[in-house]
Amino acid sequence: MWAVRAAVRPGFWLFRVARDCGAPRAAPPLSPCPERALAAFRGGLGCPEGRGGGGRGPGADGRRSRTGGKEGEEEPEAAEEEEEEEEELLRRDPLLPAGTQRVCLVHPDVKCGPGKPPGTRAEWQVVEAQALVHTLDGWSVVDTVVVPTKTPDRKLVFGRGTLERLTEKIRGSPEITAVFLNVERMAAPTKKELEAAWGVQVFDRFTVVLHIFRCNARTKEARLQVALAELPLLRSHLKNVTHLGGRGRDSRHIMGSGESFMQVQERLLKDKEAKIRKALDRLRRKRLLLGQQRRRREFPVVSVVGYTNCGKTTLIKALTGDAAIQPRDQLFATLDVTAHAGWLPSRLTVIYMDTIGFLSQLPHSLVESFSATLEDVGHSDLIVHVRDVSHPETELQKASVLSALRTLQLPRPLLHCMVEVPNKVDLVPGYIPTEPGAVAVSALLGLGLEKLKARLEEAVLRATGRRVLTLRVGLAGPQLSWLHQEAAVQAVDVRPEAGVADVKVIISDSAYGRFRKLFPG
Ligand SMILES: Nc1nc2c(ncn2[C@@H]2O[C@H](COP(=O)(O)OP(=O)(O)OP(=O)(O)O)[C@@H](O)[C@H]2O)c(=O)[nH]1
Ligand SMILES: [Mg+2]
Repeated sequence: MWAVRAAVRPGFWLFRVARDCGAPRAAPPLSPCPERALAAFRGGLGCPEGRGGGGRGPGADGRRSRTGGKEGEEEPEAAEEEEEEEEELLRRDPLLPAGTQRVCLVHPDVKCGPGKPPGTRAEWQVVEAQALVHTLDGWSVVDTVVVPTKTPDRKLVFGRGTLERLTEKIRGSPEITAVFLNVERMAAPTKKELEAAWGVQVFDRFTVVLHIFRCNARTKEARLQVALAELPLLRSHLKNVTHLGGRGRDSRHIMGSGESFMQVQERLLKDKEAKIRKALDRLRRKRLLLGQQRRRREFPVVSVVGYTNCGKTTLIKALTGDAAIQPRDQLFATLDVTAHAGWLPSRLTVIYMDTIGFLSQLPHSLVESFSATLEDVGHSDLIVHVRDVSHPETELQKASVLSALRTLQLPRPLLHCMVEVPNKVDLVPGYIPTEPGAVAVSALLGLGLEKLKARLEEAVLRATGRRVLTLRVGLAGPQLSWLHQEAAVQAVDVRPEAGVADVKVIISDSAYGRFRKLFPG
């Protein structure tokens, strides 16, 4: 377990979004059918592979399209072809060597100038880099070297003298099997020269982060997004290929095509990019359709966002009692959106979306390729911002997340009504939140959860135009069971002598309109 976690640089972020198909947990009495709340996700879009269909087909009540299939559903043959094409796009060479690696972490510490990361300190950047390495199976950091530098982006990153000292150190340490150079991207010639000098493989953040993403992306959409983010890496490798089977990069007439090797490779990459974008677009349309179905069902959706490792998954587990949720002490533990049903104090069912972002020198292409999934956050009714207040750079993390959220152009009320949840207060004795409306919790120990649920209920009711009403219904009629189906029944006060009951419900404006229409008077 890390003593501290990721350092942040404002302006860099990434959200993860995945849909889980897990069954709902035991509901409290009088709960308004949580099965229906999750039905929208089950068998539907973006279910992680192996857990319910890998993203094919709409929700249970999808409308029929003109072709006779359900809305958003393709013909079986076309669907099969698409599936094959998507799998083909996902077939790739490994990014990092398999098996145990003992890594020397080399951190260029930029003291000043444009390359200096704002706000954060070298020690936290090193801690984050170590955390990244430890996230990889079988990898460990055996040595860490912090090297002051002015311009980490020049060809060999370091000055001649520093490079010589590093070479001596790495060459003289046989236990070192790889070097993690903590720069965002390393040009291919730099990698080649450093590897030649040091005699071991050298990796940058982009490659390591991409590898972690590859391992953790479970839905087809997330996997394709990672594949899209990898394209710049493939392009930069391409630029440095000068020979293939003895042909120079500019040799003409490969296979009689009149194209050079470079041109053929570039065309293939372009085709690949177009196919990935098309497949992503297909999946996105399905996801949006599912979102519409979800909204038709009128279960409030609460998006839980925050810096990586702040405890989002742990909090959702605590709020829903979902035993299947497995929080992990890792960066990028989840890259997919998962949906989980929970209940607020009034027994109102809500869907919690485990959707979060990461930051800190993330390559732009990674950020960009994942931004589509953030649409889900924009369609939620409430955003909960979880914070790890035990982290030394918690304020910087908060600023980073807020700045990322602002760039999403979310509806103003959604941003304005965001609920802040300072988490891990068990590690900060005497912590008192400073932000108005914030509710401090320890998701791990279950502290502050009842207060948080009450706060969420109040915010959800306000955000979704629901109200608490007491309605008088006849005991002989269908009103009471209708209310159980369509609203959150809180209390039923039966008056047998009058043959009526006073029913306290939380009901949406539209459901109340339907109730009045169905049962006038
Ligand atoms: N002490 C303490 N640890 C916590 C608390 N909440 C979460 N953790 C720990 O923090 C680590 C990360 O928790 P997660 O819930 O996986 O965090 P996350 O934000 O979902 O992380 P990513 O999905 O990787 O972004 C785990 O080891 C949790 O046990 C808390 O309230 N107190
Ligand atoms: Mg998580």
